[in-house]
Amino acid sequence: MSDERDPAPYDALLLLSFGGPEGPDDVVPFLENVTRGRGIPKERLKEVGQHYFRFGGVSPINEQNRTLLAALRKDFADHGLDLPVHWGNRNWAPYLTDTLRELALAGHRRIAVLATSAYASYSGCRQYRENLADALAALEAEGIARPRVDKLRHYFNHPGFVRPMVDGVLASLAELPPGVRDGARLAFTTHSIPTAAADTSGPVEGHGDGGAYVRQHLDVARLIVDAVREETGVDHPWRLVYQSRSGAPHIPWLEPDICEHLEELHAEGAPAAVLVPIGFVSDHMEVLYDLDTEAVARAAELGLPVRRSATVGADPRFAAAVRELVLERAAAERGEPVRPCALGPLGPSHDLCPIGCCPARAPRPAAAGADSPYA
Ligand SMILES: CC1=C(CCC(=O)O)c2cc3nc(cc4[nH]c(cc5[nH]c(cc1n2)c(C)c5CCC(=O)O)c(CCC(=O)O)c4C)C(CCC(=O)O)=C3C
Ligand SMILES: [Fe+2]
Repeated sequence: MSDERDPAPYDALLLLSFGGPEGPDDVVPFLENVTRGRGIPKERLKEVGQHYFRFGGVSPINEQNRTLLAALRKDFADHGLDLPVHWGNRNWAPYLTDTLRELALAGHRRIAVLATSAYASYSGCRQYRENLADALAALEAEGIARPRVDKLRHYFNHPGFVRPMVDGVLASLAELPPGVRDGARLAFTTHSIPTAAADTSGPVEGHGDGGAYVRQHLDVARLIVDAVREETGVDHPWRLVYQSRSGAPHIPWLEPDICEHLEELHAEGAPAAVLVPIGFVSDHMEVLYDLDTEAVARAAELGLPVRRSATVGADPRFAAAVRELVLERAAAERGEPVRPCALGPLGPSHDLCPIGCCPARAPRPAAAGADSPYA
């Protein structure tokens, strides 16, 4: 049996996230970083800028990552896991390249990476791998020895990700008036992406028909519905729906949108609904604006009682899951047998994205996968 606290070969964990603005002056440069080369209409950008300005130009995502960082450090310390945890973002300070440079200059050679995205897709997986490749290339250009980076597997079906969301749904149901509680529909929501990106998400053999992205979300929704039924004895009708669509209108994206779905629920005479943002790790701007502001206002117009259930955030069970993911991958890299933990029929996701996994529209170097130019 391997040492339960041995992080070797890893000498650091990097928390890799999206980043968000922290004041009004940050909003436009942040949006420029996000959308560089991505062909998002100007109108959409103006609109999204307004979402941030409504909240004083501050996205909650950075503060949530600071809280998660603290929870990870505490969990590791409490469990005798001696592994420093650092944080870098794709789109805002602290930037990934800066964090990776600091780690490399401090002598770190092999770094495990946890992305704050639980599912397969270009935006949620390969784009982070491209960001890692860009950062490694930047270090190389500066003459700094490159560390090796390994991205930890997708954790959508890890109990440390699913269980806190089950508790969130139970809490939201309990907040609904007793008369409508048992009839409440569960609307699982995630970020819409172009159907072409969904169809090619995950390994090549699973491409088509929404790909790994849709299948993984459906698995999580079913796991939550089953756990809620076990707890309450009530079988809540449910559906996977989408939010935060951007891009040009003529390009098909995953549907229906949460607001359309609320209209359908109202038309069907549903008594209430719980919005369950399974696609998001924390309550960032998509949750605060697209759900808590826009969807909740739509539901109020319809007279449909709704609650929005909690995201995982810095739940101690999630922090413990991250520790398990690091130790599991460390043991696997040492060539020891591992029993990866996962709920549901899809089982544990791959450690290394295979060639053709979540392809980009225009191929670019991506680290930490079978097609990585970096060992
Ligand atoms: C799958 C997915 C996740 C979940 C996985 C993950 O977490 O990575 C996610 C997360 C996030 N998306 C975020 C913000 C934005 N996403 C945008 C645009 C886009 N997202 C896309 C997909 C996803 N996005 C896509 C296909 C686009 C179109 C352009 C493109 O193909 O790249 C835009 C541009 C404006 C707009 O069009 O909305 C913004 C501002 C924030 C930060 C929120 C905050 O500040 O609190 C977070 C966590
Ligand atoms: Fe992938």
